Amino acid sequence: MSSADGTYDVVVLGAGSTGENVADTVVRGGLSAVLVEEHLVGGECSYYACMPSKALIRGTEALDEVRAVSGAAAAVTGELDVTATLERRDTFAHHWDDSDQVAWVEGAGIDLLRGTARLDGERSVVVTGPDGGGTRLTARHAVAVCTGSEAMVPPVAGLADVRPWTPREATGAKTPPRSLVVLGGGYVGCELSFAWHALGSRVTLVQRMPRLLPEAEPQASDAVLASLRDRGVDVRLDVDVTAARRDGDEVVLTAADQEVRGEEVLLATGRRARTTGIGVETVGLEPGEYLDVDDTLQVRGVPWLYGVGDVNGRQLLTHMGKYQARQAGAAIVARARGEEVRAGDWSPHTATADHAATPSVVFTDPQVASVGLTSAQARDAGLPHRVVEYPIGSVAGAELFADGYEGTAVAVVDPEREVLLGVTFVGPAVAELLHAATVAVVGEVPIGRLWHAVPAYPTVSEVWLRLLETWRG
Ligand SMILES: Cc1cc2nc3c(=O)[nH]c(=O)nc-3n(C[C@H](O)[C@H](O)[C@H](O)COP(=O)(O)OP(=O)(O)OC[C@H]3O[C@@H](n4cnc5c(N)ncnc54)[C@H](O)[C@@H]3O)c2cc1C
Ligand SMILES: NC(=O)c1ccc[n+]([C@@H]2O[C@H](COP(=O)([O-])OP(=O)(O)OC[C@H]3O[C@@H](n4cnc5c(N)ncnc54)[C@H](O)[C@@H]3O)[C@@H](O)[C@H]2O)c1
Repeated sequence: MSSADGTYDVVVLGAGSTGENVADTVVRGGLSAVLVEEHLVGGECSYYACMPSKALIRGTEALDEVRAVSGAAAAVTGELDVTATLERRDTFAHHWDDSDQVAWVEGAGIDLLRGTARLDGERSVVVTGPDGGGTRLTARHAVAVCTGSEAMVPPVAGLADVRPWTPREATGAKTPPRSLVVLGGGYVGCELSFAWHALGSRVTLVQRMPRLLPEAEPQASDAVLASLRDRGVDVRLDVDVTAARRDGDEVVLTAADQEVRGEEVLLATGRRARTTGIGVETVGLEPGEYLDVDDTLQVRGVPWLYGVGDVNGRQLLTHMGKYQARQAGAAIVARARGEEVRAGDWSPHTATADHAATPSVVFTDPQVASVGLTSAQARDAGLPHRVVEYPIGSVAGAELFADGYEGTAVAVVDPEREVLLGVTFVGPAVAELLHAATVAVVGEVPIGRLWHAVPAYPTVSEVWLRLLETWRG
């Protein structure tokens, strides 16, 4: 559905997983759309984040699973093949070639324009192409900004000058560094410390907070800390790095009472919105800030503008960006047709799950799989809640899965409404337990009805029954 004069129903800035899904949803709704991309179609997740990082981790996970089953463990007679693991990672990153994604975009009836886009006043976008030429695009109905986020460089003296790795370099490295200092103990810090340690690097993880994964249930932080330390990662908590410098072929980080050295240093200290240089000031917004949006992902005060995915800072996760894209796309189509947009919770046009039902998995071993509110979040929100905990390793399915299985399930229950506010599973391979919890939280399934959701024997899911029994007392 090409446009000779650059006018489309919807103009989408950024062809990451979010932008692709906004464009796809509006085209399915009968509108025309153009995607503008300055780098690789598919965005961060495909080439520099989710897929390559999980490919780095998966081999270690698979070996750990076999080594934990007496009898099968005897078949593991070698070590992880680092070269083959890195080659497998390369295939998951499509060798940083986006031709498959481009073919998908074309097949979906979406126009693609290569270049750097910036807003230029109301419903207007200027694109500077690879040859330096400019194209003006005009949107009849909506402009969706889906430009994502980038690694934040913390304000540590000298850090920007030591050529630190961002997650891009850390997921794409061609060989393991001899030693790696990981700054930050959140999702990226924990996963990539786990990955590169297993691939042969000496890893030091420096976390400013007193615990890893500070937003998670404490049981998760404790289990991931214990596992990383048992494996040989040097984890340092509560350390405030004040300066960085290069010393020969090493980077040196300095804190009040210690020094940490490594061949490379990885910044895993969070993200910032990619809203600088994209012309947001031409429509009255502040560059560098996350876009402030309502639940239909419409930018507050600018009704034709949408901010979807990482760029709004609501939930920096691929699946949540794609969910927001579907909801925003539906809202754009409805508004274009003059139909009513329902702004209430759980409507076809709102991203309600962002607030209290977001699922996520930290892919370390143990994995941390959680959805909804943690006990601390329920407390801070002033919600009535009771915490129910059960050791997953006591369930027959878990005993069969791995000898000496260690794990914990934590459920946060609203005792007045008798529904789940949140659930966290910590343990090997718990990621696949998560979706049942997501359905229970989103559906606000009453505890009384959950007793009828009978887990098959002997599966790890029997932990659900044990949680209900513990709740009943
Ligand atoms: C190491 C790492 C691992 C992760 N692992 C997971 C995981 O396992 N699961 C998960 O759910 N999430 C994971 N995430 C988060 C996930 O990568 C992001 O939430 C997701 O990529 C956001 O998608 P997006 O489309 O909003 O932004 P992006 O993927 O960043 O896409 C934005 C696109 O916009 C383009 N762009 C930017 N500015 C312009 C411009 N001016 N003009 C034209 N194009 C522009 C960019 O080139 C890019 O292609 C991980 C993140 C990191 C850093
Ligand atoms: N498996 C997944 O789904 C996955 C994996 C990776 C990233 N992500 C997404 O990407 C986002 C960004 O990940 P992230 O790990 O960069 O951010 P994060 O917010 O998860 O963690 C950053 C950590 O860095 C620490 N920190 C901040 N400044 C520091 C400093 N100066 N020195 C030492 N520590 C410091 C913080 O205490 C925090 O724990 C995540 O919030 C998540 O949404 C998801």
